[in-house]
Amino acid sequence: MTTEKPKLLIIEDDKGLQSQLRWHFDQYEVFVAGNRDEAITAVRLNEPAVILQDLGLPPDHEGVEEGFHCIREISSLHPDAKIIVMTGNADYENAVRAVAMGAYDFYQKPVNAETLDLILQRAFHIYQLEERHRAEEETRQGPLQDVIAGDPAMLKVCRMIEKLAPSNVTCTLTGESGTGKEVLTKALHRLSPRNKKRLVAINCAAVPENLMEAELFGYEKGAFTGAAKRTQGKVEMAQEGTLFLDEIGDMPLVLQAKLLRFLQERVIERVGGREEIPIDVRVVCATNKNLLEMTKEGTFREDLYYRICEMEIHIPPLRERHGDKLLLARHFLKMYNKQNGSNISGFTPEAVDTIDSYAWPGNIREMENRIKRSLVMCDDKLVTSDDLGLHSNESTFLNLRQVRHQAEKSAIIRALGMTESNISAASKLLGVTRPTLYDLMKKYNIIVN
Ligand SMILES: Nc1ncnc2c1ncn2[C@@H]1O[C@H](COP(=O)(O)OP(=O)(O)OP(=O)(O)O)[C@@H](O)[C@H]1O
Repeated sequence: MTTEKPKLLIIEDDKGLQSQLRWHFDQYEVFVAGNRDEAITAVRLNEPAVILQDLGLPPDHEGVEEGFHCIREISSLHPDAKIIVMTGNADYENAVRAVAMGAYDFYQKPVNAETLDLILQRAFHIYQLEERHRAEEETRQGPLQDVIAGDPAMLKVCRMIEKLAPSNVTCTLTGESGTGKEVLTKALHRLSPRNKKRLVAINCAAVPENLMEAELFGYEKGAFTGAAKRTQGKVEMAQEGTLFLDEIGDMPLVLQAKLLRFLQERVIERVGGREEIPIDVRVVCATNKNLLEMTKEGTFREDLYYRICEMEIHIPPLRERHGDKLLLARHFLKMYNKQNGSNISGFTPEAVDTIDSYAWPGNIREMENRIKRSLVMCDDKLVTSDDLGLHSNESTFLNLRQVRHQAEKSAIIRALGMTESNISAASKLLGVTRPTLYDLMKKYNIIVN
């Protein structure tokens, strides 16, 4: 096993000091540069964790400008590196300037080996901690990388998806149109052991009722006029993978019975066929309808409801995801900048206000479309409300009672999100009693699992 030594770059033009330092720091893999150009090349090639840099670099031995220039370049090239600046004895002012510019620490000459050792050890330690944190962040985001979320309630949804992924539990994602049900289903499939097989989706609202059975279960040759050859249905195509039944609330009642049979017995029969085909799929459903209401109205089978909602995950609408609006806006801005080759740097303060207060009835789909369009409309470096097709007055609430209700409801949802729906903890956070919180939850129709 090889143990790599941590990398240290020394930027120092004094040859004597160079070799002294190189010799002293033999526990590190040391690179040496005598000027800015050599330093930049060494940073590019070796990505050192820690850099020990003299501020007086040639050709400006006596000054500090070349040294500052070097710090700026390294900071943008390798922002994670810890730069320790070496300055002259009484040059406290420039040392502080260097730190303000992005250096991690400073050290005043003449060199005292013990002190310098300690400063370097600490810098390497911090670098390693940060590196570990970055690696953890990357793996934590892993397959949920396409799902942008910062809001506590949404983070909870993401954690649930991660927990459910390895199991075979049938899940139903509920939420308004455009909240990300499909995106989360894809993440669930990607995280599951079935990810080598297909995720097959069927939109139950888009298939005409008379074709639904054939679409789901397939058909044999000659089963009906036009059935020229045996054809697999979506269920069979998803064999060993995941079957995504989108808009399940729109499934006709007759088909609901057939779907229930399949979910209970895990076999299908193609239309016009007699053979029972065993099926192994994980089923995920999505709907923007209230299925429980529908069972009461008799438009959705109660037995099917309980079968598909072994786990129900509610995706909150964008207007309730505090903090996510700007996070998503910036994400789409970056994404479409890249796609269009444009370089719009952000939003005007007034556009930020509008994004934050607008109710986003079309949720994330609407946000994506508006940002995409704004990049085409934008004449400047910053996107305005006009570019987004929104006017500030559209987004402001008009009466005080409404503002108060909205704020109160948001605070409660936020507190519940932050406390994982623990009523005692949430009421403490909000500074109200438990019964008051229950009353408010009832008033605003906030339900927790
Ligand atoms: N958390 C998210 N991060 C990034 N993009 C998202 C997120 N949620 C949704 N989107 C994007 O928003 C759009 C709508 O998402 P999606 O189709 O998953 O919504 P939906 O709830 O399934 O909508 P519908 O009910 O209308 O089918 C997609 O383009 C998707 O990529």
